[in-house]
Amino acid sequence: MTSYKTIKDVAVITIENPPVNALSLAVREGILDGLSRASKDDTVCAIVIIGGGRTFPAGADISEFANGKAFTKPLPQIIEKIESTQKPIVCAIHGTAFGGGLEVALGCHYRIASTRSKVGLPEVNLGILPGAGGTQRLPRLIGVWLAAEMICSGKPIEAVDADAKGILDDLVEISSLESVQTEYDKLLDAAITLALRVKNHSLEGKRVSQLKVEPVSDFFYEQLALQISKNARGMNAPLQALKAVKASAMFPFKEGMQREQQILGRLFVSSQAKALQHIFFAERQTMKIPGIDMKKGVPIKFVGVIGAGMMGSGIAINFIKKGIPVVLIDAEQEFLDRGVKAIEDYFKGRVKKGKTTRFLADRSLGYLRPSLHYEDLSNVDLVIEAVFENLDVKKSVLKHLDEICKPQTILCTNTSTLDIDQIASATNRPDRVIGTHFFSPANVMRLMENVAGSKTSERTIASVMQISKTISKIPVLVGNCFGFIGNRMLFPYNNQANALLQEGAFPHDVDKVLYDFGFPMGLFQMSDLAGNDIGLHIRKAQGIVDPSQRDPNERYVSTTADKLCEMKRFGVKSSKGWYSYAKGSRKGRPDKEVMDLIVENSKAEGFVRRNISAKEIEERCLYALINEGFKCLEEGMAYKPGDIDIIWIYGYGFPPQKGGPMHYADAVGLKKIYDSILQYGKADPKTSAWKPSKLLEQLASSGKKLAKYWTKKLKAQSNL
Ligand SMILES: CC(C)(COP(=O)(O)OP(=O)(O)OC[C@H]1O[C@@H](n2cnc3c(N)ncnc32)[C@H](O)[C@@H]1OP(=O)(O)O)[C@@H](O)C(=O)NCCC(=O)NCCSC(=O)/C=C/CCCCCCCCCCCCC(=O)O
Repeated sequence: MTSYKTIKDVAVITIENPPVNALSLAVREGILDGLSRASKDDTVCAIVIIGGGRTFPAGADISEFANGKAFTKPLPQIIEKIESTQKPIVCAIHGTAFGGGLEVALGCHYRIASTRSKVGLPEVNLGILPGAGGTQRLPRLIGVWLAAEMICSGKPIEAVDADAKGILDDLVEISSLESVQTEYDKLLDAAITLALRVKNHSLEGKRVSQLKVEPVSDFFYEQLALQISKNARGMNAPLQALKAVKASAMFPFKEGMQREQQILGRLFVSSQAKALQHIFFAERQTMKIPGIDMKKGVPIKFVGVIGAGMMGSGIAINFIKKGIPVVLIDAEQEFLDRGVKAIEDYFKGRVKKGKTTRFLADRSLGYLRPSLHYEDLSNVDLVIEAVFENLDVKKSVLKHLDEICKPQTILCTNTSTLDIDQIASATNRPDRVIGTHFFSPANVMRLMENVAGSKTSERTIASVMQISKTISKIPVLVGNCFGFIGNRMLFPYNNQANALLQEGAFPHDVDKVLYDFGFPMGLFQMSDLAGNDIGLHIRKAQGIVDPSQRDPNERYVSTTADKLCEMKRFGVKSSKGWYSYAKGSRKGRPDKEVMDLIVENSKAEGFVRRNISAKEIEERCLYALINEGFKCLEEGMAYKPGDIDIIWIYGYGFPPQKGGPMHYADAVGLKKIYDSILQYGKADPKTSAWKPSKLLEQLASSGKKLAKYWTKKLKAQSNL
């Protein structure tokens, strides 16, 4: 896990634990071993610590947090050992020196970095803090102000910025065109040169733990705490990290370290840390699907997008930003021009905000080719239609594409609910048809539900999953069912929210509970933002708006929602919906007209309104959602519980510190959820959302946890 060599009397300890050189126990042991050899060898005058391959360590090994290995030869001790070594130690950074990686660097006496590298302390995103001395050393090196900002936000910074802040001693200029090997060679060379230059220098002032911290006023901590409470609402770790940083300014290093370790210990076992670490791995597991070999994907070098509306232009941006040429098609010149302008405006905005340069923006725009002619798609590798959400329209577009595109072209349909098999049936290549459900705005939202039809081939799936990654999305493969996973689960969740209105709640009651749970906004606010006509359109397609077409055995909860649309209360875009809005504002106020309508409808539908507790609102919305998630798993529509969690966190704002609906279900207890579902179902037998999932029933009765059960099941499958 580490290697040791000497170059010009400098010992070089190279950390070799691909892919990210995480500081596992074996690595920690390797570093100790290297230090000991170098200290004992009289010919060695200085030491360099460097990461092999593409990076300096990207942190502690997160998998060791759950299995307890992190506590053997713990990282804080290793760093103490590094810092107290009598020979100068130069740390050479390339790639991403994150978390424990940066903490190791702070323990070294000198730090140099490639200009391409990044450094950061992202631990708060995992529900913990930089607990290997990061909260005590960084303020000593760059001051409380800058350190607190970095530690509490968890955001990485570029090496150039780190140098300006005083984290680094020197930069090694590496251009974007140079290979990782050249970067490594140049960096090592520079590190050895520096080590030889300082070999006889005193280490006085070079041990960061011995530096003094300039205290800052309480006002600073108060302001930062306020900012954190707003930006990271509901998250414990950032505020706790701030406490640890404050300790650095109040106590000598040793005592500060004790405070840091105490806080770390509490965070380590917290439910938030477990949830956030679950998400870290779940996000990376979405590409691992039993039976799909991702290597079978074909490269996608040329893309077509049909429809220059908001969705189509957003989709096109993702590709041109990555240098993948796009032919953007629309039937009308006016719509095409509007789409192109939206794309240009997007890049202009980025330049203005300093997020990109004019040169790079122009380069991206150079990859866009607007066209009115489908024939221009004859040579694309993949085409995504983003036309009106209507089965017949989408089928006719795919039929046309099938005739024009080369036989290998993958045809993607961007639908949020429609049946992929039916759309694919319009073509002669159903194996090359797949759903790509982008979330709006498509250039911002990272989630993508990729929907496999019954005939979609492994190669098509692998190609689309790969290209989704290339355009920086988080792709989740899902099965072909109404609403796929995200929207399918949204229906029972939304159904309960509306049912609660019938029984006695108002939109702001439901929204407050969901906001307090941790969602960025409640369901009614979300509906107003998206447009209430979308829901109506879906209900119409389901044939349930007309009372004569409804199933008499299923409770209908959307009378008020339907009437709002009749009243042209479409939401924010019409300045009124479930709430009313001041012109140009997204902040809704409860509206008497809507509240009267809700009361009137309750009466007309035979409900005697009652006070409904926050607990009931929360349970009914969330348990209905969770129950549907279990049904998605038992039907094979979702491949892993973690996939559902990722969809709900990235697509619908489920609070990450609760780990997603399926992780949350395990945390609450499946038996409790199952029993509540039975109870709510008894009181409301006409709501199919309360029919418990078989899988949930099975796990609740056997006392098992979903996560463990599923991991075992996948393991058994892969051993078959
Ligand atoms: C940006 C990345 C680094 C790379 O991104 P990318 O190229 O896209 O690659 P990924 O797909 O993300 O990752 C590739 C694979 O690597 C796995 N991975 C990544 N990072 C880690 C990691 N840190 N640990 C384990 N595994 C990791 C990932 O899962 C992928 O695996 P696979 O291919 O899917 O199988 C990006 O990866 C990234 O951002 N990584 C995470 C960065 C991060 O969050 N770092 C911080 C980690 S936490 C940390 O460092 C904490 C340090 C302080 C705590 C110290 C603990 C001490 C405990 C004991 C204290 C006891 C005291 C006792 C007192 C006394 O005695 O003294």
